[in-house]
Amino acid sequence: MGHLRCILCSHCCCSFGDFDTAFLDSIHLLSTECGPCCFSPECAVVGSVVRGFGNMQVKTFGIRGCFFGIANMILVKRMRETLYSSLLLQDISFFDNETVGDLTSRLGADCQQVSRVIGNDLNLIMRNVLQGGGSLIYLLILSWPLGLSTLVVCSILAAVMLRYGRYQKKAARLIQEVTASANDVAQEMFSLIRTVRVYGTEEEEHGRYKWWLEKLADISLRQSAAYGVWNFSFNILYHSTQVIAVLFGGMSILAGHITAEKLTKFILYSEWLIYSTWWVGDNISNLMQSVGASEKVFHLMDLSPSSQFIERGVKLQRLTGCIEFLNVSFHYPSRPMASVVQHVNFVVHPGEVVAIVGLSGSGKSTLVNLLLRLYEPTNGQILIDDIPLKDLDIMWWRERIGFVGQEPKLFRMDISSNIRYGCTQDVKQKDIEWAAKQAYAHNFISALPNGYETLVDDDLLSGGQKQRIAIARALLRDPKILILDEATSALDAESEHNVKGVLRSVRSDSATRSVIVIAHRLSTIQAADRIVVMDGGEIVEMGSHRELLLKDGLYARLTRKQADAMA
Ligand SMILES: Nc1ncnc2c1ncn2[C@@H]1O[C@H](COP(=O)(O)OP(=O)(O)OP(=O)(O)O)[C@@H](O)[C@H]1O
Repeated sequence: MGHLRCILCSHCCCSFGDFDTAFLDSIHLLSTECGPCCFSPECAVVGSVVRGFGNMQVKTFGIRGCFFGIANMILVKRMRETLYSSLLLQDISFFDNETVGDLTSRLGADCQQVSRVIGNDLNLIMRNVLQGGGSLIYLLILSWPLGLSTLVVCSILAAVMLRYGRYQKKAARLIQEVTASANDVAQEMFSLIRTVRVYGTEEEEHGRYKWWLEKLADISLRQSAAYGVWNFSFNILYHSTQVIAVLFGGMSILAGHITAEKLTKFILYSEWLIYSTWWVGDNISNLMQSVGASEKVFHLMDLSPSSQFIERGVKLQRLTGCIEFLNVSFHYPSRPMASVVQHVNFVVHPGEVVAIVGLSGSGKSTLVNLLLRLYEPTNGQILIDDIPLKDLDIMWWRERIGFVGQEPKLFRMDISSNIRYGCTQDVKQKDIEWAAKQAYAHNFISALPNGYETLVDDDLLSGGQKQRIAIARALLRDPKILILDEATSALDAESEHNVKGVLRSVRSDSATRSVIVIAHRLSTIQAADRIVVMDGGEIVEMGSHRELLLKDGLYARLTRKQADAMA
């Protein structure tokens, strides 16, 4: 049987005994020639330093894999958590400029991508830098002119690689953006599938999604072409180095400057160096892709929370519920040129019911948004019991408000949890049922197979039923201020009449509740203490139903038109 013999240093490797050939191969270039059994310290030491690190990676693969797996898991979890809480605490205006698809891709794929950088690319870069560095030192020891010429080749390779890496970073960012846009289209289509089906726009929707996919394919195609150029440059450089090395090395052997053994070693180590440079380049380009994709993630994670959550405001000992809009003007941050509310002045006295009416887009909901401090007025201020709203503790203030919005969207939780949502008091099931009864929701909830335990999903409940649950949620808090923005629009006339009766009442007899109602159905607000009529962001009329009819202005006109429409 032949002995394993290193063709580099001519030493026999039988003395390694049971060592596996992968390890031997890492140190010696093997042939199966017979010869004396001895150990070459030079090959062993240099080979171990240069290649041993790579093989050590193989040897420790299980542990390393496990370690990086755990590190990845912790990192992804931590990143998602940080990003989620950072997003959760942003101003509402932030969400006006972002799309749901974009934010969900940041939380999903992008966080995963960032962890890949730490878990994989950095590890490989470190390994190849060590391997390449070892090779370079040995090459310079062998022959510094040959070592330096290999270094020149590697520098050219590094320059190409840097340019390629930068391109990859840009491409990755573009891919993330286009993918997020494609996700947005898909998300929109799924949520509006009924509209798509009814209007028969399946083909258009398909086209819309395909357009983004084609854009994505175009970027990926260019990315692949860039990869081809990068690979081609590497191969050209690598092979020409070998040819030049053999050419000049051969001439040097003939001239007696170096030995054949030295040249063989040189070719072998320069191959390692170039390959290490290539691997570093390849990993850096992956790293750049990840960096490109993760830039926005880090940017979002770095955003400071809304100042509302940082500044500690005043908590009033007693809240009477007096609200005063003082010369309030406002434009949305996303549309600074379009003034939505202008010089609004009105007071809601404690216990008063004030209705806000007006044409669509006249700024009614915007006034409510300002009162909820979802946005800050651009001019003027809102006073609560004579204290500027912006000076109040935001959590304290919101705890005292019951709000039912235009879209009765519920959370994917059971009905009890939906009613209890956001209630800081200690509530029992009987309190939840009390609130549901007040909102005329108890009967339909009890008729469901799982009653209050029924999981809410979008198709399960009608618009009116969802609205009643939202009203029950607002009532359970027993709020000092109740804001109803088209809150009963989906209810039938009888339910609306019944619900309206309970909205004004409070559980403790001594207390009063201020109510702000926005409604298009003017018949529902006739009993309000005061009606504020808005047009183009301004208050044009104010008074009771009777006073406004006598004035014969916009309100009287709207009332007549609605009565005509009913007739
Ligand atoms: N988040 C937003 N960003 C930019 N503009 C907005 C935003 N929300 C509303 N607007 C604009 O502000 C104006 C007033 O809107 P608002 O919702 O206050 O009207 P509204 O009187 O409540 O209408 P509706 O009766 O139809 O609910 C509209 O022109 C609308 O386009």
